[in-house]
Amino acid sequence: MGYRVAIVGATGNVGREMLAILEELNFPVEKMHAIASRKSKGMEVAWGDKTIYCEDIERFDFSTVDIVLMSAGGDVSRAWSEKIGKLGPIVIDNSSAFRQDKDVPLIVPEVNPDAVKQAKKKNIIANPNCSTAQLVVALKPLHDAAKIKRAVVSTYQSVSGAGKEGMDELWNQTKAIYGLGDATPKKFPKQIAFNVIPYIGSFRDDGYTDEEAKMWEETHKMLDPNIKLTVTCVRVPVFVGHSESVTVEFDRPIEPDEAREILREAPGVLVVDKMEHDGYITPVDAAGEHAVFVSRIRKDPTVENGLSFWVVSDNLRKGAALNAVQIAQLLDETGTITPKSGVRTVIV
Ligand SMILES: NC(=O)C1=CN([C@@H]2O[C@H](COP(=O)(O)OP(=O)(O)OC[C@H]3O[C@@H](n4cnc5c(N)ncnc54)[C@H](OP(=O)(O)O)[C@@H]3O)[C@@H](O)[C@H]2O)C=CC1
Ligand SMILES: N[C@@H](CC(=O)OP(=O)(O)O)C(=O)O
Repeated sequence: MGYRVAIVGATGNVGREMLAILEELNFPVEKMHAIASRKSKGMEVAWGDKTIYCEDIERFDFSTVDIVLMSAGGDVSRAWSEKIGKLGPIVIDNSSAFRQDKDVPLIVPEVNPDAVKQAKKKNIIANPNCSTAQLVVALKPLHDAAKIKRAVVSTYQSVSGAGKEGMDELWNQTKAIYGLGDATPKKFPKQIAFNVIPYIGSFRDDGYTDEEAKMWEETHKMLDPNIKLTVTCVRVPVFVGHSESVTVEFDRPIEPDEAREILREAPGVLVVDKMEHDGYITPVDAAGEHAVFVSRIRKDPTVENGLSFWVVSDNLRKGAALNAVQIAQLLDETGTITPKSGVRTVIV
């Protein structure tokens, strides 16, 4: 017995990871539907050892499923999520469309699982921005131990955060620059191969980008509105895995060893922190993993009660697909939803 699940955006980077993770985590699925745009109708996608065929979003009857994992961008979500929610299923939305809606909980299960109680208001739960998800998993246990007053964050975001087109652009530009081919930027505003771009999303009037603003707005909604955050988001020529340099000011002294101990006990976190080359994590190490890795924990001597550290995670997993599937598990474990038969499958 299990749930009837539809994945919207099943041909995309995140959608494919969702299919893989539902299988890896043994989520109880009775029937799986892969949904994408009309052009992908009939396209094969892998779900464990099975092949399933994409269905056209316009033709799909969403009232026949229990859970919709939505990962086709903000416009598709704005057009569909509320309509689908009214038909009965719970939508777990990976886009930014509803993250600041007061009737839509924004959830990272390690941080604010109780917010699941709000799920039925619109039958929509928002999944956070990828850089925010890994940040709050690392900040939450520290904030519980010593209140965070202020944090300075710089991100190093991989091209997979910009979808399939982002990955193709890095690959094609890399080949084109030292061989034959067209290296003209299309998806990114400047050359991404052998370069870094301090711009993700779009500019706001205050000089920040909306990607940067998402990081403090979402941290405020999930963790604590009193944490002051300043952020710089940078795109780097890495395929998978977002990295973050984080400096935090606490309201009391906290030694690096105490922070390591706290983080070692924290759900979803793996501390890899030794002064040797196996003692810190890079995005290549984190790709395909579930954890949020924390390395390079050290004192910031320039402020009172300051610590600096390095946070890395697979943006397609904890930043997107894994967190969405963990929300589905939370819905099941809390009895917020039940399969249509009325029999709840408890995950052990
Ligand atoms: N990648 C990341 O790290 C994160 C991404 N997200 C969110 O998830 C979304 C998807 O990301 P990603 O998988 O990387 O993107 P991709 O570009 O790799 O995939 C986009 C998916 O959306 C589908 N799609 C596009 N337009 C429509 C439509 N009109 N109707 C139905 N399906 C449509 C595509 O189907 P088709 O192949 O038929 O066009 C494809 O399956 C992002 O836009 C973002 O909002 C959120 C957090 C992190
Ligand atoms: N914008 C992120 C991906 C993401 O999380 O997007 P959004 O917040 O729109 O879901 C990136 O490019 O790396």
